[in-house]
Amino acid sequence: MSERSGKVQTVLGLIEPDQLGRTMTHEHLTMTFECSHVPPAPGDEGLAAAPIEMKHLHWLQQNPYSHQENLLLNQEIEAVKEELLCYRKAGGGSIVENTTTGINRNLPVLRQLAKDTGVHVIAGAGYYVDVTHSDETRKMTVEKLTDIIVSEVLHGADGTEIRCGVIGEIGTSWPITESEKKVLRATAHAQTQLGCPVIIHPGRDTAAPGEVIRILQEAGGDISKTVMSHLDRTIYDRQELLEFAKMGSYLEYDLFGTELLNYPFNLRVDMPSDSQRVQNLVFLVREGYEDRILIAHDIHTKHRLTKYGGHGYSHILENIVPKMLSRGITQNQVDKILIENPKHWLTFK
Ligand SMILES: CC(=O)NCCS(=O)(=O)O
Repeated sequence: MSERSGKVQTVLGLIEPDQLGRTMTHEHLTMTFECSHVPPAPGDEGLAAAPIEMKHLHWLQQNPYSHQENLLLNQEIEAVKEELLCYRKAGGGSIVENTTTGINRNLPVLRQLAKDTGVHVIAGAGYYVDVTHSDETRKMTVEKLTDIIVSEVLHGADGTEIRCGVIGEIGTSWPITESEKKVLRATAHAQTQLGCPVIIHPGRDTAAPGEVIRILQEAGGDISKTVMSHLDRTIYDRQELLEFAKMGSYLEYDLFGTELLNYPFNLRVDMPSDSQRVQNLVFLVREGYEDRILIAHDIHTKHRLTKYGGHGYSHILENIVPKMLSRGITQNQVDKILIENPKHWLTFK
């Protein structure tokens, strides 16, 4: 038994699981996303370089990754602080901040935001997708990667004493690269040592989530304490979703608020609307998975902040919960999805 057993580890220290309250299990408060820049379509170069303005908002919402400045969420700390205060007023208690090495994790900023707003913030250990791995990371053995991840949880990360409370989001591409496979094995080994929660960013292919789970399983990972993120844009066929659900991970719909006609990272994907996301939740609840569902917005660009006309961190609490209730999900089931499931996932064994 470690001092973490039965507790949740936030950037301000250990707390009792019951202190979490309503929890968004996949958000970013400060990060950069330049690794995913998409060149603008011919003729759109001017829009892509223009300052963010009301008259360009629709273009920005449809082309969020083609506007360099939009990818710099780390420039919006004051706006994020205001949003977190609104999140608390709307009934929010906690946020899992999944920024890992490669997309500019900033633990001192997370700690300050937690202090200034009273929102519990749980930070992420480990590495984002292969394109962000440094040469040094690529050369590391699984043992070395395991030691680093364990240390980020036990002692603190990025030269600070601020400790991470989850491993992830661990980034994977499709196909999964050799460097990413090493990080996945290290994640499973670190989870075995720590009894901690894990969260995965799968590659953009229907087969990706299952393949990640198999790699984690083979390395001894605890799948019942692992979240598969971004199912919105990854598994759309209901039968395939049920097949994946049987593998036993948490099932996360975390792109609430994103309504995008052409998903530039995989043009075969029809990004669901929020109404369709709720339909998927209803389906999973009816199939008996209410104990495995988690939801969030995964805010990772400026345009999704209310400052820029976006939906902000309170969208689920203010707009999606009433929609869930109107579609037959009970209040008890909503509370499971927003309070009980995050609590069980985030509590160290
Ligand atoms: C920060 C992050 O990885 N967000 C996911 C974006 S994606 O389009 O769903 O891959």
